[in-house]
Amino acid sequence: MISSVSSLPRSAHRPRPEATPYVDLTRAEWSALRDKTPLPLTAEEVEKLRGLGDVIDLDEVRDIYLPLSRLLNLYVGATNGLRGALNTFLGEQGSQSGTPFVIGVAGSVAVGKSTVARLLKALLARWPEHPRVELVTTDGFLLPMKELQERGLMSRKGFPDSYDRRALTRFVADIKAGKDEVTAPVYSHLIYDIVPGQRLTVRRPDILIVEGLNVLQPALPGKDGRTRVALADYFDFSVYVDARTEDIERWYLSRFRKLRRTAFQDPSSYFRKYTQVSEEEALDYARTTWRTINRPNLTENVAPTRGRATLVLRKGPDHKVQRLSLRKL
Ligand SMILES: Nc1ncnc2c1ncn2[C@@H]1O[C@H](COP(=O)(O)OP(=O)(O)O)[C@@H](O)[C@H]1O
Ligand SMILES: CC(C)(COP(=O)(O)O)[C@@H](O)C(=O)NCCC(=O)O
Repeated sequence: MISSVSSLPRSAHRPRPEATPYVDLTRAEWSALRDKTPLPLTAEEVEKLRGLGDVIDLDEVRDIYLPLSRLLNLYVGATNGLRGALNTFLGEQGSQSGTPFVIGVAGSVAVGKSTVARLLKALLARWPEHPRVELVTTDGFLLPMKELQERGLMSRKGFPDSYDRRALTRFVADIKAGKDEVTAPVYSHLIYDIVPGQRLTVRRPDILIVEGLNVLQPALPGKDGRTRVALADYFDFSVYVDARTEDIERWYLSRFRKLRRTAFQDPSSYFRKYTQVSEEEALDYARTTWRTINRPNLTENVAPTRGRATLVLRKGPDHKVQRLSLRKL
């Protein structure tokens, strides 16, 4: 006898897949897209990338970041097309040309955001359609140390409230609005503070990359129920760099060990004191910083923004990207 269940169409038996706005790709599936990527790296460019000083493996560049630069190149073209449509619609009333394409790069302290951002800058600048690529890190918008101390925020450095978020959003809004010159304060890891009197200037780039812990945070609540604009509202594309927390801690400690042998040796380094105690004592400090500042910030503030990214890069213990989730809806 044929049961009523088995007489249902085949699709009715299948469990409904969980609704997700992402398409998930393995490393192999993503890297296969490399073959469709024009502009393979030349030997000279490989050398140039080495000159960035990053330890990144060149197979990783070819398999992961080269296809990503192609995807972004397609997005830039499509976004310009949309802008053209808007300009046709608006006519004289507010149409704009030369609007930069803005990319956000988010993730924990030490997950490798700066490395990914520097690499993307170099790879994107190779495309004749968008040679002028600027990279800005959000640390320039941290409150100066004196202010952090006065507000009791020294042990919350990197948390959303340790930044001048309004100034950061205004900075990106001004660049996007096509202002000729926009400036930002500069942060120094050496002095662990904003550098007095120093500014960074951005002049009408084709692409702006904004890298930082909190770039995907939602907008602050506005006064009187008014909606505020979030930094991410200005992004045309965003990347969240993801990894297991235990791996990120290991990378944080290993970077600290390396800095102790190099940058911390500088007499003006805020961290010079850690070159004058044993490695174990110095690492105790780094472990405490991780446990009390960077890990809670990751859990409470950074990781919850992952679902807002256009692309999530999931790294394995060796920094190699293992899985990618690309927003399709
Ligand atoms: N792809 C990679 N391969 C190997 N090491 C890497 C890679 N990306 C980052 N690292 C290392 O991991 C540490 C953290 O990277 P970094 O880009 O400084 O992180 P973040 O900007 O997120 O704080 C650094 O020591 C860096 O050299
Ligand atoms: C400067 C940072 C807050 C990162 O800032 P970002 O560029 O992501 O805005 C971070 O690297 C940092 O120094 N955190 C403080 C705790 C620590 O010393 O690790």
